[in-house]
Amino acid sequence: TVFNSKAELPEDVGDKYDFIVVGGGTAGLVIANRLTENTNTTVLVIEAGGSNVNPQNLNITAPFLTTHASPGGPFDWNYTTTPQLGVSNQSIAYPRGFVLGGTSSINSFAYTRGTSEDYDRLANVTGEPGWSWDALQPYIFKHEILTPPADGHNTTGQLDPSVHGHHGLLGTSAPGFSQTNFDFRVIGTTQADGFSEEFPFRLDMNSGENLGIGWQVSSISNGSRSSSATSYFEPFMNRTNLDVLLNTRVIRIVSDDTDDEVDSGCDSLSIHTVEIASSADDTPTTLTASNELILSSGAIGTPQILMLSGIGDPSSLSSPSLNISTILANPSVGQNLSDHPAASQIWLVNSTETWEAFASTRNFTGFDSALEEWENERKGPFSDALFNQLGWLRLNESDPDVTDALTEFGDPAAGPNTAHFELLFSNGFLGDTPATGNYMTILTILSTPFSRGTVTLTSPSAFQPPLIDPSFLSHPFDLIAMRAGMLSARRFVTSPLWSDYVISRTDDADSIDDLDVFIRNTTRSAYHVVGTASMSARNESWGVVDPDLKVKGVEGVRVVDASVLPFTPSGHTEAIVYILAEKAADLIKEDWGL
Ligand SMILES: Cc1cc2nc3c(=O)[nH]c(=O)nc-3n(C[C@H](O)[C@H](O)[C@H](O)COP(=O)(O)OP(=O)(O)OC[C@H]3O[C@@H](n4cnc5c(N)ncnc54)[C@H](O)[C@@H]3O)c2cc1C
Repeated sequence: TVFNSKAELPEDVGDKYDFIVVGGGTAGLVIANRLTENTNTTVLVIEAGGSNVNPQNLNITAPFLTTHASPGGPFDWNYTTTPQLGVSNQSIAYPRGFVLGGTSSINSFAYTRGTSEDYDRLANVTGEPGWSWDALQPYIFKHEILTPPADGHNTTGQLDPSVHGHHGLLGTSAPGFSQTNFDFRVIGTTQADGFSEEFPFRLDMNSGENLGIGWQVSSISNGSRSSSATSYFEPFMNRTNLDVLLNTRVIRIVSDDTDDEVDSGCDSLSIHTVEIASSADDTPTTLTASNELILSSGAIGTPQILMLSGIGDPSSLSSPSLNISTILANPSVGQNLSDHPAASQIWLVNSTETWEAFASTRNFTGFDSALEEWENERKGPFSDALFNQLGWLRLNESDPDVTDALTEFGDPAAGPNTAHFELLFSNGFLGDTPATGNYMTILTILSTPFSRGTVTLTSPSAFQPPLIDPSFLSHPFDLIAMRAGMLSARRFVTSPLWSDYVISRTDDADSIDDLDVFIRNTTRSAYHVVGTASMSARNESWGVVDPDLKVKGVEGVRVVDASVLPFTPSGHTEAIVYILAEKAADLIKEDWGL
């Protein structure tokens, strides 16, 4: 049953469920699905946002329109960061999905798993071999179902079907709308003399190795968004043991022992109850799970709930503005935030076959006919994501700045075959379309930042946003690496394939100094925040959850979402979250004999 508000909950529901999942997002719906495969297990998912199926949903369903869905709007939590010193003191939009499916309902579809080294590092850091690439293979295959692209073309040479899942739930596909004038130039550059060494072709970046440039696989099937809501929930929503409560916020989790004193490191704290409310003025209601609470509220929501509940750094929780009693001291909660900084370079091009042909602000006929084609057949430009190709590259050690930085700070990549940065190739102006001109964008994303930030509270109310400080470009390595990535994008465009295509770069950041200023002025988030409830080894003093994802020092609560990843992967984060959640579901089932 889907309850649209707290008022719709039956009266006897207070302790009816075996498991309560806090957050019906990417990970939360995977957990809810897998646990309710056992018909004797009852699960309630509590989601702060509303349904993903509603009259406004075009922007979250038609892939091309995803940039209309966020930042801002009804499906976004509408967070902004604190002023970022490293980014010319700007506050940056920090979208998170506020809707069933969570951020998988508003994201940009890039399906990239990161490298085997990313997972092996997680296994090493946590001391749990179960998190290694090899050990996770069953979950890597279990969640995905590779589907034909929207235009049905033959994808031979664009991906390796043997590294993809074919029997899972999350539909993925190769690009479904060919960008005739653009695609061959990107791929051609990877084969061009003098370019193929620096920019090699990669047949499939989901094989555990990602270095090189190749075709994107997207979380799109049948020309539409595949989210955790469309794939893990909608087809299963009639299960009688699965309930979802929408438009309701978990405001804190509450100890089973109401007399719990300020914690002194005791490990007997037991929590099975959530307090929920539909608005700041609403009188909270409590619900209790007989088995476990699973926090899947994302890398911002999860540390916020833990801190609101008194699990965090006692000195900040007890500050006069918060006055929250600590029930478990853990200064790691909300720390170690890691995210990918991203900056675009845009070129004016000699073509009319760019996205500008379908921009709603520019060309009504183009927009309307593309929309009609998508609505009638789920085909055409609107069936596709923003990028057809992307690439993963190591920093070039012939650049003395890079060598010096690597020597001074060490290599932040998970291993020698893991990319430091990513290039995404886009057949149009990424951002607000200018009134005239045709464009292409290359987005540089730093996959291996050293900078670390925080999520902290400003208020004891769950209805006030937390303070989000990703500390972008605060570490000197990150600027040097971003600069190298931007210069790499410029070199890519010097291949002969672009000579009759590219007219000019739209910025005038020609010198290195000007480029650094440009980076600081234009860097934004790639929206891949992780780390704020990091997983660590059992005996480790830092970290929030153990390798079974149980909150350290608490009985009854696990965290299953992007917040547990101590490092950003050299990949976008949705695939790793699906993999993590599939594995977590098995850990939970095993513990409860399900
Ligand atoms: C605009 C954008 C584009 C992106 N593009 C890509 C991409 O192309 N490829 C990719 O791999 N990744 C992308 N990402 C990142 C990726 O989608 C996320 O890392 C991933 O979906 C996070 O999953 P999660 O389960 O940790 O959190 P979420 O999916 O965010 O789930 C958290 C859920 O908890 C709910 N919640 C939070 N607090 C509460 C509360 N107090 N009570 C009840 N419910 C609560 C939220 O509403 C949400 O539904 C993008 C992100 C954004 C924002």
